[in-house]
Amino acid sequence: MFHILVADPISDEGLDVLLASENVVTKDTELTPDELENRIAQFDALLVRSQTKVTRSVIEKAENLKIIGRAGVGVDNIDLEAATEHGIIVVNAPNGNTNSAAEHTMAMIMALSRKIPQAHLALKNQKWERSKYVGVEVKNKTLGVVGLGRIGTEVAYRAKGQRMNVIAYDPFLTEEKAEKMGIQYGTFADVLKEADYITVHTPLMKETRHMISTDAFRQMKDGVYIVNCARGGIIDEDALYDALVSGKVAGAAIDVLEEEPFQDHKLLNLPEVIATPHLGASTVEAQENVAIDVSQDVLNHLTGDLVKNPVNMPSVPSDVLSQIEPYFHLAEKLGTFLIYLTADVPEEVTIYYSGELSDIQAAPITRNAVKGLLRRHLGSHVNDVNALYLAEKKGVTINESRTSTTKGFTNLMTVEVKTKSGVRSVSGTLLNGLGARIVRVDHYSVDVMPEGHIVVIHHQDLPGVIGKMGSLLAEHAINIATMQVDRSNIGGDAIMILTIDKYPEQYEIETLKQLEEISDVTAVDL
Ligand SMILES: NC(=O)C1=CN([C@@H]2O[C@H](COP(=O)(O)OP(=O)(O)OC[C@H]3O[C@@H](n4cnc5c(N)ncnc54)[C@H](O)[C@@H]3O)[C@@H](O)[C@H]2O)C=CC1
Ligand SMILES: O=C(O)C(=O)COP(=O)(O)O
Repeated sequence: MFHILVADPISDEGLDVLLASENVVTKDTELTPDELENRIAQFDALLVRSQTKVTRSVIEKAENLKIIGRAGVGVDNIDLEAATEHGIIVVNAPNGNTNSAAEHTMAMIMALSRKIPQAHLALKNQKWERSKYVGVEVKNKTLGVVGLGRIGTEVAYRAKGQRMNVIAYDPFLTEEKAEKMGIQYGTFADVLKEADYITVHTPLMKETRHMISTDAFRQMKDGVYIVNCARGGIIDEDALYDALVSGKVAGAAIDVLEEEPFQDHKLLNLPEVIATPHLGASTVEAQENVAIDVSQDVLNHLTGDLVKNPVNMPSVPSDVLSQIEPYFHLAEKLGTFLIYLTADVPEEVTIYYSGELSDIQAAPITRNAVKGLLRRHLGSHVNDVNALYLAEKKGVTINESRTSTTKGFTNLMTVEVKTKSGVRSVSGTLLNGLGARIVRVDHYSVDVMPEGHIVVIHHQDLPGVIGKMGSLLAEHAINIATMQVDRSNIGGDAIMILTIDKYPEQYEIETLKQLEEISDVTAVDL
């Protein structure tokens, strides 16, 4: 049973998904920032829309939080870096409101062109002013779309239906794709220069903040119309205000502003500005869609399944996942095993993928290996979400390498750690029907199940060592379950790997080290 806080109004259909699996769902959509900070520690999951600000200070107090679900697209209200750092996965619901946001954009374009809100308001105030509200047609006008993602694309298709010409700019748009869509491909400058209407549909990020600036307005046609149903901040509001007052911009339709909620903003006092209070996604259909999608992902994560729409972690297609998931456990165990053997600070970690592993999408497997490595010293808060981030913060370089050589195994994964005192490595494989095995420790060949209590002993290959070791362990009532030995050469360095029934005490390890043939003993708990 998990405790889930719903901090913004989210459709009941989504909450039903959460309640069906007997979670405790607390709906409190009126929390102040301080109240949210004070209460967040008791929750496993937090569900929000755009209103609640999930700041670093909220995340720092969220001791039990495992997931933040955004019932919608934009995650600019969530401190993603802080979430990643604390191992909290962030998921969104990117598809459910596309249609509603596109329809709202078209409604804004039409309302702007025909001055519908202004005429409506006048009429409500008993003013019949037909000549004041003469509009313009959109037919044969050019719509410039900045950001041709899910919503931008839907807007482009709808605009074509209104007989508009469409020119679009998006870093991922190719000329071929534009041609296929029946729209014009342009640079950002082309869009600014050629459009009669400009609508923005990018996320709000460092690169897009104020991308519609004073300079951008200067490049536009006189009498251009501006639409923002994406995010406040993409358009520089002061620059827009000046461009409206000067007449450069004929009108603007705004669903979003930098500071929300907005009620008293200088832009709203201009008659050429029409506005809605962030309603792009506010339809019954969109809210049902996003609530169900995000709730399902929250449940997936809480119950140990992979999520569909992670924001702070790459998503893995299901066909790839079924191929790589069996290696997650092995990778984590190899990482953990190796860190026990590594006395110094790891500087560089390389994971070698061989055989059938050489051409798979290995990043999620790597994350599991790094998680295993870091957990021993950083604790259980290291997880798939923050493993790579924490490694980077600790100055550990992570590399992946691929080779088709497998030394006889169909699949082989080697985790290698470089420290100032040298290189240590461990290799593992998944044996068909038999499960995971550690098959190599440094240059020694072994066959060990990566489970339970293991003792790794480096010793000299001399007669009687194994017997002495067995007797010493027996004196401490430690039962040996399995034993593996390998050596460099006859009489040379050798390794003994024991799996035992209880984790040895430190003094028991020290007793083993007393034997002169033994150079090192490490107890490993997998
Ligand atoms: N007003 C509302 O209620 C709603 C607002 N939104 C907002 O609409 C925006 C778009 O959402 P989606 O289409 O779902 O996102 P998306 O991720 O599908 O599309 C965003 C597009 O912007 C492009 N892009 C990124 N940087 C760019 C740049 N510098 N110049 C041009 N294009 C750039 C990306 O390549 C991508 O194709 C987001 O900001 C989202 O938060 C979404 C739903 C409802
Ligand atoms: O999905 C988005 O990005 C939106 O802006 C919708 O916001 P909302 O969920 O309506 O607060």
